[in-house]
Amino acid sequence: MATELPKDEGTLKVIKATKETEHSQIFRVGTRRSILARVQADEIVKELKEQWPEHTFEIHAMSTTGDNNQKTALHKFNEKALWTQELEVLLEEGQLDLIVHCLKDMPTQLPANLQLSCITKRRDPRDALVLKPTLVDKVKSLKYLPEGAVVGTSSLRRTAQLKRFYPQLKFQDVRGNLGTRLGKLDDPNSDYSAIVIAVAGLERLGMTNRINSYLSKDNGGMLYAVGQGALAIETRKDDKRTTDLLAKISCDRSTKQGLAERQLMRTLEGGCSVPIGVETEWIPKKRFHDTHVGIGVKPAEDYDQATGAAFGGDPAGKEEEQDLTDELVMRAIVVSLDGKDAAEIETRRRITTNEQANELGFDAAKLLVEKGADKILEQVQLNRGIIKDQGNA
Ligand SMILES: NCc1[nH]cc(CCC(=O)O)c1CC(=O)O
Repeated sequence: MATELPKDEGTLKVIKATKETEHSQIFRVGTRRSILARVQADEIVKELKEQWPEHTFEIHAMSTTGDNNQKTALHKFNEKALWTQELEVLLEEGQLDLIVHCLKDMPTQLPANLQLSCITKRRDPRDALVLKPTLVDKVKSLKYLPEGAVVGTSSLRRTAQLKRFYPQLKFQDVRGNLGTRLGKLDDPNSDYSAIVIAVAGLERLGMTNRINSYLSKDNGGMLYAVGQGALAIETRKDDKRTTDLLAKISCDRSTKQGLAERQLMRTLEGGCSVPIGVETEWIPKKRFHDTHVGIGVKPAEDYDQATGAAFGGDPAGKEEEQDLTDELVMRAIVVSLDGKDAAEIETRRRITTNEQANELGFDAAKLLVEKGADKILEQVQLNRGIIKDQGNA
């Protein structure tokens, strides 16, 4: 029997076509029920609507196993599928035409008849340090936090990387949606001095004023999660009607970065619950000599990963005119859970096709393994059943 779409009126948002024509079609967009998921779906529908004003896009928001199990440590579910499975069933059945995901939360292996059809222009992929309001005036960044201060994170990746450089800090799980996490931080009675969360989520919810520091390899030694900051759209493989539609909102550069990062993860058989960090960055070759700046030192306003605009003030929206001499740089790290061992690499090359992007990710994984990443990951797998906190992201 076909799964019912949620009937709750509050979850159904219909954006009507401005003018109905005989070519006007309806597309059903699936998303999760969290505020962030809804904002993301709105963002995609807005982009689609700009390109296809004649069509109608209905947003169907539903809760998933992941949303309903905030208390259970996420790494205990072996796959990311807990965020996506229910929606995928509806997509397979044809009750939805597309699902909007955070690329970061999308499994690297998808059901056989579904595909990742589109990655839109990525936002700032970095993690942010957010301090307890009472500490903002006293503490500038992680290194000024006192011995034993508690930092809330929701992922092994974040904890492991931070332990490496800040062994004096304590790390505690902090779960729930962004609002919940911030609430726990702000609670004067909570132990948290700071939390680390994704810049992109804060941006989408209009809360960048809470960011005290942008973390990166050069600031805090923190590489981000595969796919972080990008939205991805999943469709049925055989649904040309929808994939044709999505081609117009896809970002070529973000797609290549996303594919390269996912190939890295897939090759390392990482899944979501292992400490793999990554940074990818387009380096415009011509301007390389005078504008090669680490992304960690760029203020967020100037940051434009997709177009490379951070490197020379290129106006945004020029991604179609990709300079064929541009290189894609990938930095990646695998860290042991205690932060004591790490395998790190950096590799770069000219990329013009998606296949080459995949190859870059694959080769980066091989380089990491040569540096001992496989042994670190093996140890992480062994520890999986023992540790009792932290998973996703
Ligand atoms: N795993 C949770 C999650 N999934 C996506 C985002 C927002 C950032 C993004 O879109 O990549 C977050 C919050 C966080 O990591 O702090």
